[in-house]
Amino acid sequence: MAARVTDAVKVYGRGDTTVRALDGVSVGFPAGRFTAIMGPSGSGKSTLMHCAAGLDTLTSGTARIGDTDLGDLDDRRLTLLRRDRVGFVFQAFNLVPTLTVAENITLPLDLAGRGGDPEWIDALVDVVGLRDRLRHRPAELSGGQQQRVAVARAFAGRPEVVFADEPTGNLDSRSGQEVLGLLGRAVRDMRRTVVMVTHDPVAAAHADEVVFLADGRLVDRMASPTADKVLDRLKAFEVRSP
Ligand SMILES: Nc1ncnc2c1ncn2[C@@H]1O[C@H](COP(=O)(O)OP(=O)(O)OP(=O)(O)O)[C@@H](O)[C@H]1O
Repeated sequence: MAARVTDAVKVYGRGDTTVRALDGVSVGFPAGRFTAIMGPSGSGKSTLMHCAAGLDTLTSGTARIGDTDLGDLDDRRLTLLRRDRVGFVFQAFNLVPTLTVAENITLPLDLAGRGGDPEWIDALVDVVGLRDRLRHRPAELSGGQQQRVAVARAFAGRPEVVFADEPTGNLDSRSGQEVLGLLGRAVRDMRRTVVMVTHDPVAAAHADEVVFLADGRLVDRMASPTADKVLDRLKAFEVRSP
């Protein structure tokens, strides 16, 4: 497993205002696979991703990246783990406006003082189709192009797993499809691992497997998803919830 959580519980707040965002979730994200996390609003998707990725800590239970138990790490080691072993793509592209596309892609490696593998980065630039944009600044690119830069940046250091939180949330459907296609190709052609939170059944259909959350619990998994099958599964939640 590239990442996994076991008996994960996350409670926010205290006293009368506590929210049990994760209520005993155990799930693994296999290496070399594209997994989507779905579920109704407030079901705990982002919380699960953040805790699995070391962006937030569990109240109880364990979160692992590879064999490393994140609960054993102090803040400094957790920061290093996020920098060196994990990649992120967010809904807001989070590019540095003053840097060029090329500089944005290698930024995590530069911050880590690692040169990275020039051949790998070169191949990535072609995969994301930004060869003729490398000297441009983010403001000179479309939203879809900016997210493709963010995807290249996430994979630049060959992390063990890339976590994507609603990566197509700010994109029109064509740009969104392009970004999803890239994530899928990174997994299938470049043997990467992706875990993606999404609301969108069409986006989830790009994954190898979908895991469904409801009320902070894992309630179902679906291999070889299609948009229709995912939509039907989500409708079943709506019928049951009050
Ligand atoms: N920092 C926080 N403080 C208090 N409650 C929080 C916090 N973050 C999330 N929650 C609560 O935890 C629950 C799960 O939130 P989470 O964002 O993980 O759900 P989600 O499935 O990603 O939702 P959405 O699809 O709407 O983004 C929600 O009830 C939310 O209000």
